[in-house]
Amino acid sequence: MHKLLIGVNDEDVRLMLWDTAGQEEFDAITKAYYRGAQACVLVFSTNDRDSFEAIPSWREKVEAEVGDIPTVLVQNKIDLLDDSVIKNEEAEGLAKKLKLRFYRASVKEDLNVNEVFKYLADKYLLRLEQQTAEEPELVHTTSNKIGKNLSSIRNLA
Ligand SMILES: Nc1nc2c(ncn2[C@@H]2O[C@H](COP(=O)(O)OP(=O)(O)OP(=O)(O)O)[C@@H](O)[C@H]2O)c(=O)[nH]1
Repeated sequence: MHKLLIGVNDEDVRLMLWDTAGQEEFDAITKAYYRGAQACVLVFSTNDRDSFEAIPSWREKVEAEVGDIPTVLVQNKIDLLDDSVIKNEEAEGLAKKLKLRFYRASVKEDLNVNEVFKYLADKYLLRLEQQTAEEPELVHTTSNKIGKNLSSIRNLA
């Protein structure tokens, strides 16, 4: 588990990140990891066709387990564009089909990584504000203590 602190407007948001194994054979184990997640990063690699093909099924699995949480699609290893096995239109098409914001990133070159988490934290806080506006009786419950902690972003790659 990794921790990350980012600023959204004038709030500090603490993120806890779980990186799950992508392999289907670990399904039962990874499910336990993303249970309770409040946001999700679906990652595929520029040079790995299988990781791209697996995205829709991951999306379904996460949705079945935790519902509709803030989610993004990320194409990682964009520094390896010369070895790309995924056309730009395909990646953009998938994002459109799944109705997800799409980022191209390189963890190696620290490209767009912060942007991904900032977007998710932003979206999470916005939803939280909407929820508390709609259900003000929840404001003082314990569930809101976690409000400023985006505690379960899990990275599925
Ligand atoms: N070139 C390049 N390599 C990367 C990038 N991000 C991660 N890697 C490399 O990819 C390998 C796997 O990285 P991990 O962090 O283990 O990611 P993972 O999700 O477990 O990925 P896989 O094991 O490949 O499914 C490592 O050798 C990383 O150094 C990137 O943006 N560009």
